[in-house]
Amino acid sequence: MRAIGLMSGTSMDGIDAALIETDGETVSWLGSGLTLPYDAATRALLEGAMADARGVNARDDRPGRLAEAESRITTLHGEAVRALMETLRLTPSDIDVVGFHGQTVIHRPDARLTVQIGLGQALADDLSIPVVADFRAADVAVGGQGAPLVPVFHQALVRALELPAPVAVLNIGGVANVTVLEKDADPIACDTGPGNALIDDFMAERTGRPYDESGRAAAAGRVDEEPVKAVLAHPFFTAPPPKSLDRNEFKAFVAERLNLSGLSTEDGAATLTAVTARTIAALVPLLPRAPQSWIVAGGGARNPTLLTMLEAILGRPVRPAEAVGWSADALEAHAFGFLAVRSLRGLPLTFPTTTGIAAPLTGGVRFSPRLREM
Ligand SMILES: Nc1ncnc2c1ncn2[C@@H]1O[C@H](COP(=O)(O)OP(=O)(O)OP(=O)(O)O)[C@@H](O)[C@H]1O
Ligand SMILES: CC(=O)N[C@H]1[C@@H]2OC[C@@H](O2)[C@@H](O)[C@@H]1O[C@H](C)C(=O)O
Repeated sequence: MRAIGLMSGTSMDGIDAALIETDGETVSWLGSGLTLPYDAATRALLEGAMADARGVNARDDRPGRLAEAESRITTLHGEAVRALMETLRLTPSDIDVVGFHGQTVIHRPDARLTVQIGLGQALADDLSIPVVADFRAADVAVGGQGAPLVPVFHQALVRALELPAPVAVLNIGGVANVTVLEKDADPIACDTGPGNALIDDFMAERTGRPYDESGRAAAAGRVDEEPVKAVLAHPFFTAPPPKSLDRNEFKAFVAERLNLSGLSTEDGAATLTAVTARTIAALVPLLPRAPQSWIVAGGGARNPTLLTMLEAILGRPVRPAEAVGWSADALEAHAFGFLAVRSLRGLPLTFPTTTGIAAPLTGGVRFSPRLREM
């Protein structure tokens, strides 16, 4: 099938869209992708919606700015798909399915609650293409973590590579997550801790720019090791996988331990970057075997300071996704195209080793386009 995957991640920087050809088990082609950045007003609306989501108790609640944000991002996802189809000279009849992740506004699997806003039916009608959405709901409903979902996709891609096992695929988005693969065993996976979210929030506050471009501020700063150790003392980092996180889970805890207000912009960026690197590495002792190969994707792959710290702690080279023929920017979008096809075929998306459920489980909700009245 030919699918377009859509991801609007926890960094809230924009929508990634990418084309993929797959049967949901193997990947025959990773096609082009694009990013439709959110403008400042949409970002502000999403930040407001996330704040209002703290009051959500049921999946369908849309208090405050959530309803407006949901409608806005649905329209923008339609624009992203159209832009990608235009670039590739494709029409809706060339696409079998769109995988629509939506925007996570709250993730509390302990309370069996995870909400990705996005109107699947409206997007299917808008594009005249079937849409699969709500990928996390089924897993969380039976007590799973609901995240990460990409491991089964990483597994399909890594099968085609010849790298020393175990192979770890690391995604550094707002939150960081890792998939560890060895032979045909189910992938071991979890969120490891903050990815770029804390660095982004700190940089935005200090400089007005949303991230530490190429890790330059961190490269000029000094890491304060003691408070980093205090952050690592949080029980999340010694809990075995599977485990998942809400974007803002560690914001208050880390701010308290690091006393950021007393640090220069450079030292603060360096220390937060070390928190990301060390919390990723903290997974290794919790695994059956240390990964021999590391592949990194997500926006954090564009931060050389973070990658250098990671290589130093892991003692292994960390390859960017591009080095194995994938795209660091489009990988999650490709994943949701792949997962949409798996969902249509009723194949499992999550496993006991990825989200903690009792048995492999499919997921996603299908929306067929309704015929427009003439
Ligand atoms: N050139 C760069 N230099 C430094 N950091 C960068 C650069 N480009 C992107 N990033 C970081 O990557 C982030 C975006 O990453 P990405 O798009 O993978 O996240 P996401 O998909 O929104 O998050 P998640 O995977 O948690 O859902 C930015 O917010 C920024 O922190
Ligand atoms: C609840 C939620 O949206 N989680 C995201 C987030 O961003 C990264 C990490 O935390 C991961 O667990 C997940 O996204 C990826 C795409 C996943 O589910 O695999």
